[in-house]
Amino acid sequence: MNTLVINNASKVYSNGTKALEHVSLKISNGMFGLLGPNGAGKSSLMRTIAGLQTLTSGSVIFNGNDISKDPSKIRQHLGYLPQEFGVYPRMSALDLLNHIAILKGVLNKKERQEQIEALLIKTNLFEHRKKFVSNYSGGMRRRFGIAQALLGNPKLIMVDEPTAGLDPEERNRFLDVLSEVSSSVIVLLSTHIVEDIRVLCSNMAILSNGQIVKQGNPNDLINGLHGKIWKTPVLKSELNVLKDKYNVISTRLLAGKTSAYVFSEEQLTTDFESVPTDLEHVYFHILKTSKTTSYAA
Ligand SMILES: Nc1ncnc2c1ncn2[C@@H]1O[C@H](COP(=O)(O)OP(=O)(O)OP(=O)(O)O)[C@@H](O)[C@H]1O
Repeated sequence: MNTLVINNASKVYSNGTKALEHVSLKISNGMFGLLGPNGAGKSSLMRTIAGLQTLTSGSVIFNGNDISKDPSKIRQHLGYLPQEFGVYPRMSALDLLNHIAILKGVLNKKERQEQIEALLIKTNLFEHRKKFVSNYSGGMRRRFGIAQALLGNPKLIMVDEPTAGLDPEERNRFLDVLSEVSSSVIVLLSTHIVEDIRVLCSNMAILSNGQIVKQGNPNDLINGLHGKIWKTPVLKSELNVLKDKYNVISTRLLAGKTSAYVFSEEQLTTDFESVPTDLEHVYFHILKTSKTTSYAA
């Protein structure tokens, strides 16, 4: 069993931005979802775990080694798929994977070829292996990204916003690959797409303004709000009045009509209908509560 322990981690950038504040997490094998809005600090946490930047205070311990002091202790075990690679070289997928595998220390040629072939098949890129990665579509690039992340049999895999911009079929294919590898390693998935966490993760944390505002099993978090989410149709012009009177956590547009979702422990009037809770309700409720708390503080 692998363990990643983040102790009281804080990161302040040189311009004074507090990207992480006293973040503590304990993660073991399986898929762990890190959910939060843009700017919450997800990439900052990922880059720190990958050893690409240091913490201002706190520590990151992987399998007993303090990687905030010695990042080399994580590199050999890490598969990282960042949000954007930047430049995609004019090199075939096969050649590029071969090159990356050598950099990751897979020096035995036969072993390297076997790993690369298995990963090209797993990510459905085998028939495109001789094409330049620079000519791949967005979905193919994401799949190539996961193939390179899995080279060298990492024990910790981190993927940052992996499904952004993918069409539904590509997204499913990508999520399938991730869930398949996650039983024997830690997969840390950072996203602002609630649905990705719901379908994949047995544990999750919500990050907002650099702080962990909730963590737990997604189903437990959903059950915690059971019977407390109410829906009512609303005209856009009436939304502010509704917000003044009720704890509106979100609105959704369906077939051109807006519905407001309200958190209430009490039974509401007949204008409201009790609805089954989903993870998105949990997410919006937590974000709203954490904002209200930090404004009040
Ligand atoms: N190198 C940097 N220097 C200064 N501020 C930074 C730097 N990188 C990130 N930030 C700031 O730190 C905060 C957290 O950013 P981060 O990229 O970690 O968030 P995120 O949750 O990954 O968001 P996104 O989904 O938009 O990437 C933001 O306010 C961001 O502007």
